[in-house]
Amino acid sequence: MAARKRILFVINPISGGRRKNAFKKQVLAALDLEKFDPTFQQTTHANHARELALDAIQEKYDAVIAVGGDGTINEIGSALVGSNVPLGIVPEGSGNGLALYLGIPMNEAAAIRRINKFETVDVDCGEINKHKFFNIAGLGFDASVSESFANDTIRGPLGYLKSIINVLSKYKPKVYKLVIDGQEYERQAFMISVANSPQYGNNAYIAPHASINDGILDVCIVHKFPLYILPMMVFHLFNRSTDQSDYVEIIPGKHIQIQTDDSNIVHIDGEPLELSNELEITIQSKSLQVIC
Ligand SMILES: Nc1ncnc2c1ncn2[C@@H]1O[C@H](COP(=O)(O)OP(=O)(O)OP(=O)(O)O)[C@@H](O)[C@H]1O
Repeated sequence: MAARKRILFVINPISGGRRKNAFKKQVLAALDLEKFDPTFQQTTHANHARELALDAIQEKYDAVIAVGGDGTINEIGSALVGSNVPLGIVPEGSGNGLALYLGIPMNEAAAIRRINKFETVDVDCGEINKHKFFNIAGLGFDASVSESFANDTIRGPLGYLKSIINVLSKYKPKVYKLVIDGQEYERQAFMISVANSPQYGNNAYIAPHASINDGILDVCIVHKFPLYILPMMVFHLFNRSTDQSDYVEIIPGKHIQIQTDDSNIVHIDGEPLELSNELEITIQSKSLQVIC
């Protein structure tokens, strides 16, 4: 009989605002224990999931499963890129953008059962000033929302809604200079999202035609727009039709430079980070294996 595959479940206890006390029991019921030997670790601090995934590579685990949202996936995926150890996902986040795109079930037991097939897909990895991202990185309005969300105690979709309303009331668009594959642009923008996958999470599609394994990033520039247009913008986001809005410009590229007047709060897969006013963004094609 072949040896069982050793898989590490990394559980983020705060993601999605959901308790995960019964998670281990659920895995023992849904995972094929003849094929897999599960181990469980709970994160105790930000970036802990990355440390655990790096250890798992050394300890020759066969897969590391992110039990959390896009931030947890980012930490684990950043460690696993180029390692041949696949990432699995049990979606337990607030937005779950990557899992929704990959068609991973939102139901916990169904997502665990999906791991039994152990089928993988190779996905691209974006890099912004050397920080890896798998879903979407952005600056402007969405980065300010992620900063507000990270500082709030409410998680889940309601937490995002509260942050959007907070930020919207005081937000001012900025001027950005961009170079996308050698072509220069200057734009006054409400926000700029650099999308590897089409959606932020919660089925809000900023880049409806983005593909996670085409070696290309979609630079979505949302221009300054009058407030009365907001309901239309929201409609486009959830109708997968932002590319049809007069206020959205989507430019594909592989090498992107973005410059602003002052330092930037950016979000990387939904987590805020302060970076310099000069951003350099590249893509490593098909560099992470994801179980889906
Ligand atoms: N024990 C912990 N205490 C506090 N923060 C933690 C802990 N473990 C992980 N984190 C941090 O929690 C943050 C949020 O996690 P994650 O993104 O997975 O959930 P989410 O924000 O609710 O979901 P989504 O990204 O899908 O919207 C991550 O940035 C991670 O670093």
